[in-house]
Amino acid sequence: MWHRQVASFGYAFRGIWAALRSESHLQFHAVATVVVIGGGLYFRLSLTEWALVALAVAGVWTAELVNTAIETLTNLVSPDFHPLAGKAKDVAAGAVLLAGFGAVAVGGCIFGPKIWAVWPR
Ligand SMILES: Nc1ncnc2c1ncn2[C@@H]1O[C@H](COP(=O)(O)OP(=O)(O)OP(=O)(O)O)[C@@H](O)[C@H]1O
Repeated sequence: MWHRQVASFGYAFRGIWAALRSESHLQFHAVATVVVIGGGLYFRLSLTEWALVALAVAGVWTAELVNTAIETLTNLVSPDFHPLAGKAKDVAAGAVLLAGFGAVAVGGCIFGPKIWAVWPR
């Protein structure tokens, strides 16, 4: 029982690692995540602000991983051009875009005023 649970975690981390190695978008998100965490520590975010930032970051990573899974599966099932394959990829990319907009909104609301306050004028 526990052995299977641990193995499932292993598969999940292997999937994240495989996507991270092949997808430049995810590598960008990894760098952005480090920058956001650094900014959060610098500006001493409150617990609620950390919670919102964590949700936004997790949302983008989740959307990007699902997008990668759908792209991979689509390439396997439909390597040739097919309108449905294109639709599947476009919809998955739309999910990433929406998650990105949400993250930018959260980041702007939380970090915007803090950066503005220390901006040299
Ligand atoms: N097999 C296909 N059939 C029809 N349209 C496709 C097909 N493959 C890709 N497309 C179209 O080309 C677009 C880009 O596809 P691609 O696989 O290059 O994704 P991508 O978003 O550029 O992925 P990444 O940059 O992460 O590799 C898709 O969103 C879709 O509109």
